[in-house]
Amino acid sequence: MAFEYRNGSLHADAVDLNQLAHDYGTPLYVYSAQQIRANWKQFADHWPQPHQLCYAVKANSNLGVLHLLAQLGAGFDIVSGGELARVIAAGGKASATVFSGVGKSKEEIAYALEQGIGCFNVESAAELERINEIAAAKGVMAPVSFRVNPDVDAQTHPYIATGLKANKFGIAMQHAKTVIRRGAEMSHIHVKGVDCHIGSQILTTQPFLDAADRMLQLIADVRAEGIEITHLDMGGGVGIPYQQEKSPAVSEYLQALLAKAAQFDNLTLMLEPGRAIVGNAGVLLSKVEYYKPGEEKNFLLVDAGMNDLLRPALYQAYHQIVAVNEVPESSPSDRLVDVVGPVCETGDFFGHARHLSANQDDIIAILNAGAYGFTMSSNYNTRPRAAEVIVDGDQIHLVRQRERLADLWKGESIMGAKQ
Ligand SMILES: Cc1ncc(COP(=O)(O)O)c(C=O)c1O
Ligand SMILES: N[C@@H](CCCC[NH3+])C(=O)O
Repeated sequence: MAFEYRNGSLHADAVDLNQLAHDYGTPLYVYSAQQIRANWKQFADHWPQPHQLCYAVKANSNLGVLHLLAQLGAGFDIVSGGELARVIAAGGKASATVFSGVGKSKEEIAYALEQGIGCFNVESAAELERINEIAAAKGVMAPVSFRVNPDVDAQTHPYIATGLKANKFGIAMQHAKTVIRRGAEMSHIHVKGVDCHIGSQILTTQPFLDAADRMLQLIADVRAEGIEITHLDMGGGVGIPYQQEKSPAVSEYLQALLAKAAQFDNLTLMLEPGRAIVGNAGVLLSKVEYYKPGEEKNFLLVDAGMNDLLRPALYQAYHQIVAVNEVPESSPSDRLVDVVGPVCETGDFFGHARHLSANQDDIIAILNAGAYGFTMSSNYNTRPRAAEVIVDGDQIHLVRQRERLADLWKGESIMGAKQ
């Protein structure tokens, strides 16, 4: 494991997290390069072509993380023109990138075509028309996959389920063939594949297999009409244990999906994992500002807030929280605290009723914060966003400087002032 206690304090690889917090300040995101490589290997070991594994950039888009994955041969899954620019800036290839998302703008489509995007994951008939028009104006062919909504219950938090009829994502299964046929007859569309993404933090293999069955049936039907579909992209969604839940063994899930796809000739299986690659590879370090006993509850006020890590506030997500100073097993804390931030919202919490041995100025670590942590952070309450560090063995790389206050109002002006 990348995060372990050694000599009385929590370490990331060989680096003492108390020392990191001291040197770089808090709140601080710390990622372990070794853990990211190990997570990637679990997937890549099963894959003939690593670039067909498209890491979901939204999970953690720091250039340092993207560069590490690009070096490992990863492809990328993006959801905006901005994410494509990040991939390119980090040394990734547009040709090994798939572009998902329900609301691609004209500018984003044009930019992706100019960069030579690997594939658009098209989410509606209207988007297909738009891509064809823009590709025609540029005199190029647009590679396209059709994101279909397979109507499968991923049994995850409703905010992160995406594969049900009621969700905005993908083309409804009942319309899929019509839209694919339309794509096949368009002058500037190159039909390549079909894809789906049924949700995130999924803890059993079955919903993926059910979705794969529906997608394979669709491929069989469409191929019978003479439309060549050469890839099936099953999206991301593999969950990780946040609270000692049992998560699917990655190899079991991969082998089951590969076996299904292997029933078809000339069909490449692609995936878009995000959380499973970076989730357990990151922690958020925060300093205790105050201990505040209350009538009903005791509070540990820390210097990170919901603007730094939104998941608990948004999804009531559970993150394990530990003191960086090791607590001897013989003297566990009997102090029960709510761990909360300084933001002016009751929803600004990281954990309720936790046993935590930490006092003023001590450093705590919020675990499993590598995915959808920094990428969902904001400047709410005019709080500069955290710094980010990648640790690799005993090497420390500051991969994002802490924001300065002046960065926060850059580009703003006072009404009437000369521009
Ligand atoms: C289209 C798409 N692909 C991949 C992912 C990555 O999902 P996860 O981080 O659960 O693997 C997401 C996010 O849920 C997504 O929307
Ligand atoms: N942001 C979510 C995952 C959803 C990703 C978007 N498709 C989370 O933190 O769990």
